[in-house]
Amino acid sequence: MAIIATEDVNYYYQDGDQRRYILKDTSISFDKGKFYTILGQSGSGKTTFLSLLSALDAPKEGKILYQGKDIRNIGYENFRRNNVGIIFQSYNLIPYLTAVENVMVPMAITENKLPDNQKEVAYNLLDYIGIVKSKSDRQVNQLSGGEQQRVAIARALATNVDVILADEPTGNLDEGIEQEIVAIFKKLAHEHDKCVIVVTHSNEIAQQSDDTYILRKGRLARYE
Ligand SMILES: Nc1ncnc2c1ncn2[C@@H]1O[C@H](COP(=O)(O)OP(=O)(O)OP(=O)(O)O)[C@@H](O)[C@H]1O
Repeated sequence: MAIIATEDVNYYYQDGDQRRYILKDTSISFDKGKFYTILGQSGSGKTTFLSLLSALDAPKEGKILYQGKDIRNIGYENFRRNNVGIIFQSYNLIPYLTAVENVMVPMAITENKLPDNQKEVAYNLLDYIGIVKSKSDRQVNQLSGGEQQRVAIARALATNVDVILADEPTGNLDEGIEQEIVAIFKKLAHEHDKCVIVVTHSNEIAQQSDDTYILRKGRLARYE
């Protein structure tokens, strides 16, 4: 069974007395162990789509299913706390906390069963993502953009979720760093069985994913 799926999802913004459709009758399934990309021109609705998958917003019609259950019934807040990790283009870290403290924030909020040694787990996650201990103890506003994005990825993994969603995660980074971040996403999908869904402008990133969808005029279609 798909880990996360949309079922007959419609979404629109009201523009005066007109409806501007962003998604029409969208039914798509996403599996664990795969790295997906969503392409689409600026304004096509990629961020909106991700906000539905991450329960930051609700479809006008249709359902988002997690392990076959409507996330409305799971509860949007519960779902966000326990089932998805989100990575934003602008990192959205807490600037006056250290890297390791940022990674520990969702651990304090989730209801998922986590090991007792949370700080050690957070250091290990950061180390795995390429942040050494001396940098993990630094306030995040003293880290480079690429390092901050790694911290944001470690934070998304901190609650041991199956689904990782990322919105233009390399948009602010130069090409070399972009490649390193993409390599992390591949590894999370292929070696750690995560479902990774990345919204991007970049055809180069899309080419490296297992499946690509493109959003055009409210239709989300497979891109070959
Ligand atoms: N709250 C809102 N009310 C009305 N229209 C909105 C609202 N939020 C977004 N839109 C519009 O919906 C469309 C889709 O926006 P969205 O941010 O999802 O696109 P996107 O594909 O992520 O764009 P980009 O690549 O530029 O980030 C845009 O035309 C945007 O202006």
